[in-house]
Amino acid sequence: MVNRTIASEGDDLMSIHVTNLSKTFTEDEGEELVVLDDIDVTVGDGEFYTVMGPSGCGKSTLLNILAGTIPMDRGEIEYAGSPISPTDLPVGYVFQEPRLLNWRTVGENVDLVLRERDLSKSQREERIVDVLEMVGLHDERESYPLRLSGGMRQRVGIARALAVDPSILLMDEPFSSLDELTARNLRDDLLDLWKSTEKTIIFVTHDISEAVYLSESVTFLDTRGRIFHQSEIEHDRPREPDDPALLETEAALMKTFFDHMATIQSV
Ligand SMILES: Nc1ncnc2c1ncn2[C@@H]1O[C@H](COP(=O)(O)OP(=O)(O)OP(=O)(O)O)[C@@H](O)[C@H]1O
Repeated sequence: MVNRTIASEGDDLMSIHVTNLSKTFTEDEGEELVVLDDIDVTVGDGEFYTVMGPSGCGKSTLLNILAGTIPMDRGEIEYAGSPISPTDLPVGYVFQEPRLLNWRTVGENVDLVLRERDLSKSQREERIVDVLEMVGLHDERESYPLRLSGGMRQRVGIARALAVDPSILLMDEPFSSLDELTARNLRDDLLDLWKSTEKTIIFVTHDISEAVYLSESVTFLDTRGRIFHQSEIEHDRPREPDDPALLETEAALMKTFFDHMATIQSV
Protein backbone atom coordinates (compact mmCIF):
# COMPACT_ATOMS: atom_id res chain seq x y z
CA MET A 1 0.00 0.00 0.00
CA VAL A 2 1.27 3.45 -0.81
CA ASN A 3 0.47 5.80 1.99
CA ARG A 4 1.70 9.18 0.91
CA THR A 5 1.99 11.66 3.73
CA ILE A 6 1.94 15.37 3.17
CA ALA A 7 2.72 18.72 4.63
CA SER A 8 5.02 17.34 7.26
CA GLU A 9 7.68 19.74 8.57
CA GLY A 10 10.38 18.79 6.06
CA ASP A 11 8.35 18.98 2.85
CA ASP A 12 6.28 22.02 3.71
CA LEU A 13 8.75 24.52 2.29
CA MET A 14 6.85 25.16 -0.94
CA SER A 15 3.42 25.31 0.66
CA ILE A 16 0.79 27.90 -0.23
CA HIS A 17 -0.83 30.00 2.49
CA VAL A 18 -3.79 32.16 1.58
CA THR A 19 -5.12 34.40 4.32
CA ASN A 20 -8.17 36.67 4.58
CA LEU A 21 -8.99 36.27 0.91
CA SER A 22 -12.15 38.12 -0.14
CA LYS A 23 -13.82 38.70 -3.48
CA THR A 24 -17.05 40.52 -4.26
CA PHE A 25 -18.50 40.85 -7.75
CA THR A 26 -20.78 43.69 -8.76
CA GLU A 27 -23.60 42.22 -10.79
CA ASP A 28 -25.28 43.84 -13.79
CA GLU A 29 -28.06 45.30 -11.60
CA GLY A 30 -25.39 46.89 -9.38
CA GLU A 31 -25.92 44.40 -6.55
CA GLU A 32 -22.83 43.22 -4.71
CA LEU A 33 -22.25 39.47 -4.57
CA VAL A 34 -19.82 38.29 -1.90
CA VAL A 35 -18.22 35.21 -3.41
CA LEU A 36 -15.27 34.64 -1.09
CA ASP A 37 -15.49 36.03 2.41
CA ASP A 38 -12.27 36.17 4.35
CA ILE A 39 -11.10 32.65 3.63
CA ASP A 40 -7.86 31.04 4.74
CA VAL A 41 -6.39 28.15 2.77
CA THR A 42 -3.19 26.21 3.37
CA VAL A 43 -2.00 23.72 0.78
CA GLY A 44 1.09 21.68 1.59
CA ASP A 45 3.89 21.09 -0.89
CA GLY A 46 2.88 18.16 -3.08
CA GLU A 47 -0.56 17.91 -1.54
CA PHE A 48 -3.67 16.80 -3.44
CA TYR A 49 -6.10 19.41 -2.14
CA THR A 50 -9.73 19.47 -3.23
CA VAL A 51 -12.29 22.25 -2.96
CA MET A 52 -15.97 21.31 -2.98
CA GLY A 53 -19.19 23.24 -2.63
CA PRO A 54 -22.53 23.98 -4.27
CA SER A 55 -22.77 25.58 -7.68
CA GLY A 56 -21.92 29.26 -7.61
CA CYS A 57 -20.14 29.19 -4.24
CA GLY A 58 -16.88 30.55 -5.65
CA LYS A 59 -14.73 27.50 -6.38
CA SER A 60 -13.70 28.65 -9.86
CA THR A 61 -13.24 32.18 -8.57
CA LEU A 62 -10.73 30.87 -6.03
CA LEU A 63 -8.80 29.02 -8.77
CA ASN A 64 -8.91 32.05 -11.06
CA ILE A 65 -7.51 34.26 -8.30
CA LEU A 66 -4.68 31.77 -7.70
CA ALA A 67 -4.03 31.71 -11.45
CA GLY A 68 -3.81 35.50 -11.45
CA THR A 69 -6.59 35.86 -14.02
CA ILE A 70 -8.93 37.79 -11.73
CA PRO A 71 -7.81 40.10 -8.94
CA MET A 72 -8.69 39.53 -5.31
CA ASP A 73 -10.22 42.42 -3.35
CA ARG A 74 -8.34 41.65 -0.17
CA GLY A 75 -6.00 38.96 1.10
CA GLU A 76 -2.43 37.74 1.18
CA ILE A 77 -0.80 34.83 -0.56
CA GLU A 78 2.43 33.32 0.63
CA TYR A 79 4.35 30.73 -1.34
CA ALA A 80 7.52 29.02 -0.16
CA GLY A 81 7.57 31.25 2.89
CA SER A 82 7.37 34.61 1.07
CA PRO A 83 4.51 36.88 0.02
CA ILE A 84 3.73 36.53 -3.67
CA SER A 85 1.40 38.10 -6.18
CA PRO A 86 -0.92 35.46 -7.67
CA THR A 87 0.34 36.40 -11.12
CA ASP A 88 3.73 35.03 -10.05
CA LEU A 89 2.54 31.70 -8.65
CA PRO A 90 3.97 28.83 -10.75
CA VAL A 91 0.66 27.33 -11.87
CA GLY A 92 -0.73 25.34 -14.77
CA TYR A 93 -4.51 25.40 -15.30
CA VAL A 94 -6.71 22.54 -16.47
CA PHE A 95 -10.20 23.73 -17.43
CA GLN A 96 -13.47 21.83 -17.33
CA GLU A 97 -13.45 21.88 -21.15
CA PRO A 98 -9.92 21.67 -22.56
CA ARG A 99 -10.33 24.80 -24.75
CA LEU A 100 -8.12 23.52 -27.58
CA LEU A 101 -7.67 25.20 -30.93
CA ASN A 102 -9.28 22.73 -33.30
CA TRP A 103 -7.31 23.94 -36.32
CA ARG A 104 -3.99 23.22 -34.58
CA THR A 105 -2.53 19.75 -33.98
CA VAL A 106 -2.12 18.32 -30.51
CA GLY A 107 1.58 19.20 -30.55
CA GLU A 108 0.88 22.75 -31.72
CA ASN A 109 -1.72 23.23 -28.98
CA VAL A 110 0.89 22.33 -26.38
CA ASP A 111 3.48 24.48 -28.12
CA LEU A 112 1.24 27.56 -27.83
CA VAL A 113 1.96 27.94 -24.11
CA LEU A 114 5.65 27.18 -24.61
CA ARG A 115 6.00 29.92 -27.21
CA GLU A 116 5.20 32.46 -24.49
CA ARG A 117 8.38 31.36 -22.70
CA ASP A 118 11.95 32.14 -23.50
CA LEU A 119 12.75 28.68 -24.84
CA SER A 120 14.63 27.50 -27.90
CA LYS A 121 12.90 25.40 -30.52
CA SER A 122 14.72 22.27 -29.35
CA GLN A 123 13.76 22.91 -25.71
CA ARG A 124 10.12 23.34 -26.76
CA GLU A 125 10.36 20.20 -28.83
CA GLU A 126 11.73 18.21 -25.89
CA ARG A 127 8.97 19.50 -23.61
CA ILE A 128 6.21 18.60 -26.09
CA VAL A 129 7.55 15.06 -26.42
CA ASP A 130 7.86 14.73 -22.62
CA VAL A 131 4.39 15.95 -21.70
CA LEU A 132 2.61 14.02 -24.45
CA GLU A 133 4.42 10.92 -23.18
CA MET A 134 3.31 11.76 -19.62
CA VAL A 135 -0.36 11.81 -20.62
CA GLY A 136 -0.10 8.79 -22.95
CA LEU A 137 -0.59 10.74 -26.19
CA HIS A 138 2.81 10.42 -27.84
CA ASP A 139 1.19 8.87 -30.93
CA GLU A 140 -1.33 11.69 -31.33
CA ARG A 141 1.01 14.61 -31.74
CA GLU A 142 -0.03 15.28 -35.33
CA SER A 143 -3.75 14.66 -34.71
CA TYR A 144 -6.32 17.45 -34.67
CA PRO A 145 -8.48 17.77 -31.51
CA LEU A 146 -11.77 17.01 -33.25
CA ARG A 147 -10.44 13.57 -34.17
CA LEU A 148 -9.87 12.71 -30.51
CA SER A 149 -12.27 11.37 -27.89
CA GLY A 150 -13.35 13.65 -25.00
CA GLY A 151 -10.95 11.86 -22.65
CA MET A 152 -8.05 12.30 -25.07
CA ARG A 153 -8.84 15.99 -25.50
CA GLN A 154 -8.77 16.43 -21.75
CA ARG A 155 -5.40 14.67 -21.71
CA VAL A 156 -4.16 17.31 -24.15
CA GLY A 157 -5.48 19.95 -21.74
CA ILE A 158 -3.46 18.34 -18.95
CA ALA A 159 -0.36 18.10 -21.16
CA ARG A 160 -0.67 21.79 -22.02
CA ALA A 161 -0.92 22.68 -18.33
CA LEU A 162 2.14 20.56 -17.55
CA ALA A 163 4.17 21.93 -20.45
CA VAL A 164 5.69 24.82 -18.51
CA ASP A 165 6.49 22.45 -15.64
CA PRO A 166 4.48 24.33 -13.00
CA SER A 167 4.85 23.34 -9.35
CA ILE A 168 1.11 23.74 -8.86
CA LEU A 169 -1.66 22.31 -11.00
CA LEU A 170 -5.06 24.02 -10.75
CA MET A 171 -7.84 21.75 -12.02
CA ASP A 172 -11.42 22.98 -12.38
CA GLU A 173 -13.79 19.99 -12.64
CA PRO A 174 -11.59 18.46 -15.33
CA PHE A 175 -13.47 15.16 -15.59
CA SER A 176 -17.05 16.30 -15.08
CA SER A 177 -18.03 16.18 -18.73
CA LEU A 178 -16.61 12.70 -19.34
CA ASP A 179 -18.39 9.36 -19.03
CA GLU A 180 -17.66 7.57 -15.76
CA LEU A 181 -15.42 4.88 -17.28
CA THR A 182 -13.21 7.44 -19.01
CA ALA A 183 -13.19 9.62 -15.90
CA ARG A 184 -12.04 6.67 -13.79
CA ASN A 185 -9.13 6.00 -16.12
CA LEU A 186 -8.13 9.65 -16.14
CA ARG A 187 -8.33 9.86 -12.34
CA ASP A 188 -5.95 6.91 -12.03
CA ASP A 189 -3.59 8.40 -14.59
CA LEU A 190 -3.74 11.73 -12.76
CA LEU A 191 -2.80 10.00 -9.51
CA ASP A 192 0.16 8.34 -11.26
CA LEU A 193 1.24 11.72 -12.62
CA TRP A 194 0.84 13.33 -9.23
CA LYS A 195 2.99 10.62 -7.65
CA SER A 196 5.70 10.76 -10.29
CA THR A 197 5.89 14.56 -10.60
CA GLU A 198 5.20 15.43 -6.93
CA LYS A 199 3.24 18.49 -8.02
CA THR A 200 0.80 20.24 -5.74
CA ILE A 201 -2.73 19.82 -7.07
CA ILE A 202 -5.64 22.11 -6.22
CA PHE A 203 -8.69 20.39 -7.62
CA VAL A 204 -12.31 21.55 -7.83
CA THR A 205 -15.18 19.10 -8.10
CA HIS A 206 -18.88 18.69 -7.36
CA ASP A 207 -18.41 14.96 -7.04
CA ILE A 208 -17.86 13.79 -3.48
CA SER A 209 -16.75 10.26 -4.54
CA GLU A 210 -14.17 11.78 -6.85
CA ALA A 211 -12.96 14.04 -4.03
CA VAL A 212 -12.58 11.14 -1.57
CA TYR A 213 -10.94 8.88 -4.15
CA LEU A 214 -8.33 11.42 -5.20
CA SER A 215 -7.58 13.75 -2.36
CA GLU A 216 -5.53 14.06 0.74
CA SER A 217 -7.74 16.82 2.03
CA VAL A 218 -11.13 18.21 1.13
CA THR A 219 -12.32 21.73 1.88
CA PHE A 220 -15.96 22.78 1.66
CA LEU A 221 -17.08 26.26 0.68
CA ASP A 222 -20.65 27.36 1.29
CA THR A 223 -22.95 29.73 -0.53
CA ARG A 224 -21.87 32.59 1.73
CA GLY A 225 -18.32 32.27 0.42
CA ARG A 226 -16.96 30.80 3.63
CA ILE A 227 -15.07 27.63 4.38
CA PHE A 228 -17.15 25.55 6.74
CA HIS A 229 -15.35 22.22 6.84
CA GLN A 230 -11.96 20.69 6.12
CA SER A 231 -11.16 16.97 6.28
CA GLU A 232 -8.02 14.96 5.84
CA ILE A 233 -8.76 11.87 3.73
CA GLU A 234 -6.60 9.28 5.37
CA HIS A 235 -7.34 6.14 3.37
CA ASP A 236 -4.31 4.22 2.17
CA ARG A 237 -3.40 4.23 -1.50
CA PRO A 238 -4.02 2.78 -3.99
CA ARG A 239 -7.73 3.27 -3.30
CA GLU A 240 -10.63 1.38 -4.82
CA PRO A 241 -13.55 3.58 -5.92
CA ASP A 242 -16.09 1.13 -4.49
CA ASP A 243 -14.27 0.39 -1.23
CA PRO A 244 -16.92 0.46 1.56
CA ALA A 245 -14.53 2.47 3.75
CA LEU A 246 -14.41 5.22 1.11
CA LEU A 247 -18.19 5.10 0.75
CA GLU A 248 -18.47 5.61 4.52
CA THR A 249 -16.22 8.66 4.34
CA GLU A 250 -18.32 10.01 1.46
CA ALA A 251 -21.53 9.52 3.45
CA ALA A 252 -20.08 11.29 6.48
CA LEU A 253 -18.93 14.23 4.34
CA MET A 254 -22.28 14.39 2.60
CA LYS A 255 -24.02 14.56 5.98
CA THR A 256 -21.71 17.34 7.14
CA PHE A 257 -22.49 19.24 3.95
CA PHE A 258 -26.28 18.89 4.13
CA ASP A 259 -26.37 19.62 7.87
CA HIS A 260 -24.44 22.83 7.29
CA MET A 261 -26.55 23.89 4.32
CA ALA A 262 -29.72 23.30 6.37
CA THR A 263 -28.27 25.44 9.18
CA ILE A 264 -27.41 28.39 6.96
CA GLN A 265 -30.71 28.20 5.09
CA SER A 266 -32.62 28.35 8.37
CA VAL A 267 -30.76 31.47 9.57
N1 LIG B 1 -16.99 38.25 -13.57
C1 LIG B 1 -18.08 38.07 -12.80
N2 LIG B 1 -18.96 39.07 -12.60
C2 LIG B 1 -20.05 38.91 -11.82
N3 LIG B 1 -20.34 37.74 -11.17
C3 LIG B 1 -19.50 36.71 -11.35
C4 LIG B 1 -18.32 36.81 -12.16
N4 LIG B 1 -17.69 35.62 -12.14
C5 LIG B 1 -18.41 34.81 -11.33
N5 LIG B 1 -19.49 35.46 -10.87
C6 LIG B 1 -20.51 34.92 -9.96
O1 LIG B 1 -19.82 34.53 -8.79
C7 LIG B 1 -20.40 33.36 -8.23
C8 LIG B 1 -19.32 32.32 -8.07
O2 LIG B 1 -18.92 31.87 -9.34
P1 LIG B 1 -17.91 30.64 -9.51
O3 LIG B 1 -17.83 30.36 -10.96
O4 LIG B 1 -16.66 30.92 -8.79
O5 LIG B 1 -18.72 29.48 -8.76
P2 LIG B 1 -18.44 27.92 -8.74
O6 LIG B 1 -18.53 27.48 -7.31
O7 LIG B 1 -17.19 27.59 -9.47
O8 LIG B 1 -19.70 27.39 -9.54
P3 LIG B 1 -19.88 26.08 -10.46
O9 LIG B 1 -19.67 24.93 -9.55
O10 LIG B 1 -21.30 26.18 -10.95
O11 LIG B 1 -18.88 26.16 -11.56
C9 LIG B 1 -21.52 32.95 -9.18
O12 LIG B 1 -22.74 33.43 -8.67
C10 LIG B 1 -21.16 33.66 -10.47
O13 LIG B 1 -22.31 33.96 -11.22
